[in-house]
Amino acid sequence: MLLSLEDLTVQVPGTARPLLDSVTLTVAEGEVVGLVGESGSGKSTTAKAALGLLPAGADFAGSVRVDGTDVLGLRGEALRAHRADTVAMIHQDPRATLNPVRRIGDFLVERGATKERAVELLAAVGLSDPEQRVRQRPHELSGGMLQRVVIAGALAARPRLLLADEATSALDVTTQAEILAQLRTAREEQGAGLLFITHDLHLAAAYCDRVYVMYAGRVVEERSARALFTTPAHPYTRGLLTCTPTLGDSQPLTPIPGRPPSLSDTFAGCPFAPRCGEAEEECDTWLPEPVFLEERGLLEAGAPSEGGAPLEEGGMAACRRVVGRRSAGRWGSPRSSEAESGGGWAQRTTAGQPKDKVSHK
Ligand SMILES: Nc1ncnc2c1ncn2[C@@H]1O[C@H](COP(=O)(O)OP(=O)(O)OP(=O)(O)O)[C@@H](O)[C@H]1O
Repeated sequence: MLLSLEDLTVQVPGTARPLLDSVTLTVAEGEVVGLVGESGSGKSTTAKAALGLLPAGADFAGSVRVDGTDVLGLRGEALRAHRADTVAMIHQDPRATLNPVRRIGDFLVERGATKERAVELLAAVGLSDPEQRVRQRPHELSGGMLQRVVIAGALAARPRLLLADEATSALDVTTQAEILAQLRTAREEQGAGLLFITHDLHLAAAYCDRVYVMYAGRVVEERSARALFTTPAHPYTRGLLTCTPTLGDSQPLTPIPGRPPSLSDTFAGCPFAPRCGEAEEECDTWLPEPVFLEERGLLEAGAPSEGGAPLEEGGMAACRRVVGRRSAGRWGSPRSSEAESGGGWAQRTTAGQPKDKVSHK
């Protein structure tokens, strides 16, 4: 597996709950994986972990592996090489990546391209007059052109893993479509994996192979993109779909009530329960496991089939089916120790096992 986060929990001092809580996520070679959720759900923190980058002073438990290497254990030259050669991150604002006084060509050469390849890369990401562009400085190019330059820079070292953090969110739809197509081409030509972070669930469903939905630092659902769109299982996923506009859809938008929790909020049960129209009494005290429908065999156990009837028609969200199974001890975990102790992370356990906490300096 190219990228593998296993049960990653990250907490910084002074917050009541972790930034990331038991996040498990994978990206295979050549795969485009979406990561969606509202602001503050932990998407960027998840992506930065793949760079071996956690907030200063953070404690963490779990692991992050890229191509089998434990990246949170890397230091010094090995960490620098990992960030330069193996993984590349593309941010929303290209001006934050580009040095305003350096020429575009220098930016690409610094990232490992020869002068000839710098020109080729700019042509490959759809920039006209690439021979002239390499001599220009960032203020001479538009935002869309600069984002193409940043993508060319990300591809310069032929990274195995691309992390795109809202990389197209600030662009007009035409430029967005072209850049997405170029990222896909890069993935195909270089066999790279792509973690694609976006607020836009419709975009993720259209563009990605697989999608993870995050809420309050946790993964709540992971599905193939098609299944997520046709049979969204978690009430939060369905809420995201009904509050995002789509072209040609005249359905009224229904916002999810309330706001996402802050890091000072703690929960005795499901973090989404206060905003969930389907919450039951036990949701206040039980934390559902993420909905991994395909992997966990719930389809065989009676959930709607891929491409089948939407779950609303089935009358029950998958997390509630899971609720029904908890009594058999197979799903979910009681949060009593955390609730009673006021949410202290140190007391948290996963499947009854104490977490090994490591400080990241
Ligand atoms: N270094 C840090 N110290 C303290 N809190 C942090 C730090 N970095 C991130 N956070 C907090 O962690 C939470 C998750 O942040 P993150 O940036 O990962 O969310 P996100 O889903 O990417 O949000 P957005 O879509 O707005 O970028 C937020 O509440 C954020 O304020």
